[in-house]
Amino acid sequence: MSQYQFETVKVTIKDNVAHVQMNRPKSLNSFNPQLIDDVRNAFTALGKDTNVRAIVVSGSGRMFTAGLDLKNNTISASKSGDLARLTYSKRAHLKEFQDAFTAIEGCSQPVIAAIHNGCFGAGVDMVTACDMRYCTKDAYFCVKEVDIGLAADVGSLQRLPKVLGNQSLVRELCYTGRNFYAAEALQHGFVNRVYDSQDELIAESLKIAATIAQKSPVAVVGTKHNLLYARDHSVPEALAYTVTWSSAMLNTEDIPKSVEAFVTKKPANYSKL
Ligand SMILES: CC/C=C\C=C\CC(=O)SCCNC(=O)CCNC(=O)[C@H](O)C(C)(C)COP(=O)(O)OP(=O)(O)OC[C@H]1O[C@@H](n2cnc3c(N)ncnc32)[C@H](O)[C@@H]1OP(=O)(O)O
Repeated sequence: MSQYQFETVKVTIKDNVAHVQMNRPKSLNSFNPQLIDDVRNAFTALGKDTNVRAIVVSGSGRMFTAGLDLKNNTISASKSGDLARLTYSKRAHLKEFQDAFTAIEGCSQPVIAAIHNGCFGAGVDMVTACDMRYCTKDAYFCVKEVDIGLAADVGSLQRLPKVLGNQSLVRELCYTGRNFYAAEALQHGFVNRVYDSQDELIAESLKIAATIAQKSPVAVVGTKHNLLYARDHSVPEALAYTVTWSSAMLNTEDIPKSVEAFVTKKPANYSKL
């Protein structure tokens, strides 16, 4: 039995690649508290699993996700207590939601989002925390929060501008809540590629993950870590950080192994981190 057992998330691992499937198809994988907890716990655990070298996340059923579970909305649910206590408990709840997606961004291995059909609200928060995005031709994205009376607060407003690099487009999407379809997402670099069907999307995403899983884990983990650092720091700061990181990681056996693989024309077999 897999060590990864969750109520609303299915995790399968094959050849060092983990596939995380959100599994609430009847409510279109909308985020209820259980799904939020399961996503956070799954990615926190997978991030520490040195047998896993790349991760694909997808949604089961007919849509990637319909966003926040509007029928089980615990964020605006009233509780008893004074204003400070109410506010404090809301803050803690919201932070747990944020942490679920930050666990994706922060997990050591690259995470690929494989999106089919709708990706609403919290789904955009989720996929902007992933390293790469691929989708089907029927996919569409919607920063829907404006339509339910809130400013997106679990990552889209912070990460979407970094992913798209186009403030004007980001603001249009966030202020209007309009659908952003696959072709436009491809044109603006929000997704890397568009596939005809969900089967093809999953197969190709797993293939990309398998390619990453065959590389040196020291190199891949270091690349993710340093790219993330560079995104949030100046070039001189990030260079200074990388020089320290690499001074340690250059001691890896993976470099001579890679050179040997090149010379002998045989694939390198890297050990786990
Ligand atoms: C608060 C801080 C943290 C995070 C905040 C995040 C904010 C957001 O995520 S905003 C986005 C919220 N989501 C939405 O506004 C989408 C609402 N859903 C729809 O508009 C439509 O359902 C649809 C996604 C466009 C799909 O439409 P359709 O194909 O016609 O299917 P339906 O019959 O409407 O839905 C099937 C089934 O799923 C249930 N469902 C759909 N969306 C949600 C949802 N977000 N939460 C809970 N349940 C949902 C829908 O009620 C149907 O259930 P039945 O039992 O069959 O009626």
